[in-house]
Amino acid sequence: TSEKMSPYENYIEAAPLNFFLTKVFGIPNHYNSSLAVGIKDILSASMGNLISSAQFNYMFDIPWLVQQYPEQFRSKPLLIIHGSQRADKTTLHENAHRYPNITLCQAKLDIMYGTHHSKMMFLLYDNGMRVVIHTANIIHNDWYQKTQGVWISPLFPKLASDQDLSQGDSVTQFRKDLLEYLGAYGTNKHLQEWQETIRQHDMSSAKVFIIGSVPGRHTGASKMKWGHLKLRKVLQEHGPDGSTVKDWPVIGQFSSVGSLGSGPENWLSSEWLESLSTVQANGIVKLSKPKLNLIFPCVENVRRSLEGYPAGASLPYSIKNARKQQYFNTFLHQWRAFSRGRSRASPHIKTYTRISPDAQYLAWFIVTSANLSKAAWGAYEKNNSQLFIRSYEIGVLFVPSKVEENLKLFNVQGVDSSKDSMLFPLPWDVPLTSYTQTDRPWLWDIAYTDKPDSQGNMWCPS
Ligand SMILES: O=C(O)CCC(=O)Nc1ccc(C(=O)O)c(C(=O)O)c1
Repeated sequence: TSEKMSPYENYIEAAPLNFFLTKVFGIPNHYNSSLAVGIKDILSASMGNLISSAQFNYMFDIPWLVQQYPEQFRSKPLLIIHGSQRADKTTLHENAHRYPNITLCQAKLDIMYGTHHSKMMFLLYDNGMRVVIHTANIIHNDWYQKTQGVWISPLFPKLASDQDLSQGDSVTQFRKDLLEYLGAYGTNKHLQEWQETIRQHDMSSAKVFIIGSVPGRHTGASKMKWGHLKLRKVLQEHGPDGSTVKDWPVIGQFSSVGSLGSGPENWLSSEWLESLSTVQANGIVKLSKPKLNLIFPCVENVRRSLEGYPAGASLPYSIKNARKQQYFNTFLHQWRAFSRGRSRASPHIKTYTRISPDAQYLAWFIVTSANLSKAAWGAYEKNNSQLFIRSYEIGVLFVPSKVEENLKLFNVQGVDSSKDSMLFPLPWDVPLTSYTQTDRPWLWDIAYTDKPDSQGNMWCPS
């Protein structure tokens, strides 16, 4: 019998790119009814009859997480993959202890300052499975009044037992790359069971590339597998051609900034921008490096936000890093998302794209856990022979030709007359809005006491 698609299923299939923002409380409902999901929607029974799930993340409120599952799923096996160590790990175990169905798996973090930043869900149903890759921590605040990104896979059907398991991958090698990412966690019985489950599902309908980061000093064949060099490799093979995107700017939008070096030529405008401006390696045409535009909230964006200054607790840009890299400010633009009703929903989403000068077209688009830091994207070492990454990250890359065979570009605003482009739901407004002369980037560890925030409070970090 052809299973009647529940309204939600229609909803997912109706979004050809499967790219959603999280619902925001306190904005007109119109902006939460299309292309917006809450965690309860993702875990709802209308998505499938859950058998077991896995949650990869950085921060967990376990009792809150259990409450987000429908009551009938709250005792299903749940694997939590985290990077907590020492006291944080003890706290996590104390909070998980009373749930016999919850197993904890600690991702190895042998490199200093590395974090398990990846945010991903595996949802196994009785009729298939879904993969969800997103940007929100598993805590109430991350799903309440922030702008967060969520990619929800189509329902991946189980392969028939007689089908050979080499079937079932997509034009973007989604399953192969996902298994390779999981392999980097090393030997954990529960994760290995999930790898086997993934091998048993047909993921040929996945239209996105995986862009992952795993801690390590990656050399040789592994050098292009992770971080910004994975992006470079994918764009070399499947990216736009140089003539189309000549002089198209690159845009980076993120919720935190690492230590980028004393000048743009240390990392930002050299290896990192070079990867993001990679084009199909057909022509030998040496392209000039494109303009880089960055989006990071200014103090006023945070002060006026729905949460007020406390939104800045999730924007951990430190004065220590900021004062070493004043040049960074010259790239900055404000957080504005009027088109999605989210100008006051502080961004925790991270997105990267290449956009036409008239802001009409996108050549590609990434939503990821990766902030603007070497820890996340990796930095060359030893004369560019290895890529040093500190953290686990995961994101998805949308490339027009992989979404639809002859599609060359995504279009951004209004209706595009030419048939060969598809509307992409940008999370933020174009054209970008510069900082004013008095605007400063939000720094989370200094006080703001001259103007109260939307809640009438000042910000006095200890
Ligand atoms: O790492 C750096 O270079 C600076 C410090 C930093 O960024 N820390 C951090 C930790 C957790 C999360 C998270 O929410 O998972 C985020 C985020 O996503 O903004 C950021």
